[in-house]
Amino acid sequence: MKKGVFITIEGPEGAGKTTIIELLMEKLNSEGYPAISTREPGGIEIAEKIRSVILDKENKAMDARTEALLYAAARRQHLVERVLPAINNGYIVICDRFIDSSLAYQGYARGLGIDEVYAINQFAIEEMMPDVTLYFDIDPKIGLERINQDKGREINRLDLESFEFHRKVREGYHLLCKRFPNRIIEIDASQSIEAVYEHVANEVLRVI
Ligand SMILES: Nc1ncnc2c1ncn2[C@@H]1O[C@H](COP(=O)(O)OP(=O)(O)OP(=O)(O)O)[C@@H](O)[C@H]1O
Ligand SMILES: Cc1cn([C@H]2C[C@H](O)[C@@H](COP(=O)(O)O)O2)c(=O)[nH]c1=O
Repeated sequence: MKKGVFITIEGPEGAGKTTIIELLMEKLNSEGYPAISTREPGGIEIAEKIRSVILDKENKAMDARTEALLYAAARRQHLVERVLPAINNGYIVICDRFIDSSLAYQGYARGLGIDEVYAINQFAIEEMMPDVTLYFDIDPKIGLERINQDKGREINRLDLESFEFHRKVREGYHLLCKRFPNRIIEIDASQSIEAVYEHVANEVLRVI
């Protein structure tokens, strides 16, 4: 039986997810909440290996369905190895990306179909959907500019997709917000770090 809380953070490139998760973890830890943060694809050894295959700039020939299946495989392993044990021990789990990334990127932007990608992910996650998802909304022009200016960040295969692809990712997320209004909360990620953090912290404190 589920005891903890599963919160996912979603959004396009450069929306500020990593920055805000770090601030949020400082707050949760300092206030004594049992909480961990993790990311997808990755978070554990096997999934990090899958991540490096998916995001390798040299893998230009990767087929869209192969990509979707690799994300789902990394998700499954990360869920059983990292997320579920923490949730079952009463932890708050903050996860940078989850199923909605696959729905927006592979389902909508790649054109595989949101329902089709949902179906393969259902096999991977069974019934384990997030309790709440915070979607960081940002114009891809601003998001891509931010990551290009971030000299510490390595540019990966997905970052190099066309501007049209990144525009469709955002459109895909907007469709998901309409489809799952009870689960997904939209955050205006174009605001200052302080303003985004305040909105996010309020929503998280409300849920936990
Ligand atoms: N609200 C903000 N205003 C201006 N710059 C920001 C804001 N939030 C984050 N940044 C900066 O934008 C860059 C990308 O931020 P961050 O890595 O947190 O985004 P991300 O959503 O995790 O990106 P990705 O998913 O592409 O890895 C960093 O240089 C960060 O300092
Ligand atoms: C989980 C997931 C991720 N993606 C994409 C989104 C990003 O372009 C990269 C991950 O890089 P980040 O710096 O960690 O954000 O992968 C995807 O297309 N589908 C997914 O399911």
